Amino acid sequence: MTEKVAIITGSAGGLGKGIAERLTNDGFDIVLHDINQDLLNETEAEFKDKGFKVTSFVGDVSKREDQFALVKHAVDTFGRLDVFVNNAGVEAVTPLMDIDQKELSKLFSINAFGMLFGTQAAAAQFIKQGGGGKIISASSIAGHESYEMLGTYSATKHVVRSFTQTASKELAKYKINVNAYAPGVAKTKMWDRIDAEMVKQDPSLKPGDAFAKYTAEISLGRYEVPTDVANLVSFLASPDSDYITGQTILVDGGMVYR
Ligand SMILES: NC(=O)c1ccc[n+]([C@@H]2O[C@H](COP(=O)([O-])OP(=O)(O)OC[C@H]3O[C@@H](n4cnc5c(N)ncnc54)[C@H](O)[C@@H]3O)[C@@H](O)[C@H]2O)c1
Repeated sequence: MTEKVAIITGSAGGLGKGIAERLTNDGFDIVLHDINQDLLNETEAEFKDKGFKVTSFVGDVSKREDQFALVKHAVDTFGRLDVFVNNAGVEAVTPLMDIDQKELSKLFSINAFGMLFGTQAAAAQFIKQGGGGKIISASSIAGHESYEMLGTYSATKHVVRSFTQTASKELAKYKINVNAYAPGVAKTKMWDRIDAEMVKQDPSLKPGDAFAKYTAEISLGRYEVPTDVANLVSFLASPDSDYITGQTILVDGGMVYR
């Protein structure tokens, strides 16, 4: 059987690293990718020590040419592409009245335009190969429901859900499945930063309080870990999800009900 190949953007750390680790265990050859070269090198070395078949590529998802170069690197290295995970994303914590052009440009460029460019680059390769493929993107609970202080972030994660629907409809004829995962509150560097910013904005909060407030609402009684997200992405990357497309699936321990 031909080995399958997966790209995960923003996989030097956080949820992306957890997804990459799971997909290697599922038998994929992996392309790690990040804008943070040092962390990417560390993660690649760690994966190689574990015997994983892995390569890495430094790029910025907000640059369309970088996304196409990333896919080219995967094909040059492993000969094909089967799964593209649009995982990279950034946050901002700002009261609505203070949101400015700079924040909007940054978050939309990375979270929304980046997801679209990744989808285009992956789909172009899948169409060329002719055998279909899977595109899986990071939305969020904030892609289903918008939160205070997270206005720009929430808007970009709604865009991910929107492009997922459009792409699934346009690309279905090529047997390309397009879905998204919508995590809740996972303890990664992203939430460390969100908590620190929320504390800065509200003097009644101490470090850890914002994270505690959000996680207290989770029905299953604990915060999310990368494996929780990776389990869903593994399913969406597998033939078991062949009849699912255009969906943004919540994986949040019970926070947002749709
Ligand atoms: N942590 C959560 O609770 C949570 C919840 C819902 C959704 N998400 C989404 O899941 C994804 C991963 O989140 P995380 O918590 O692991 O974040 P993280 O900040 O811990 O990791 C994100 C990674 O993406 C990389 N990155 C940032 N900008 C990039 C760019 N322009 N190009 C390439 N790489 C870039 C970073 O260097 C980092 O390694 C994001 O899209 C995020 O919005 C996270």
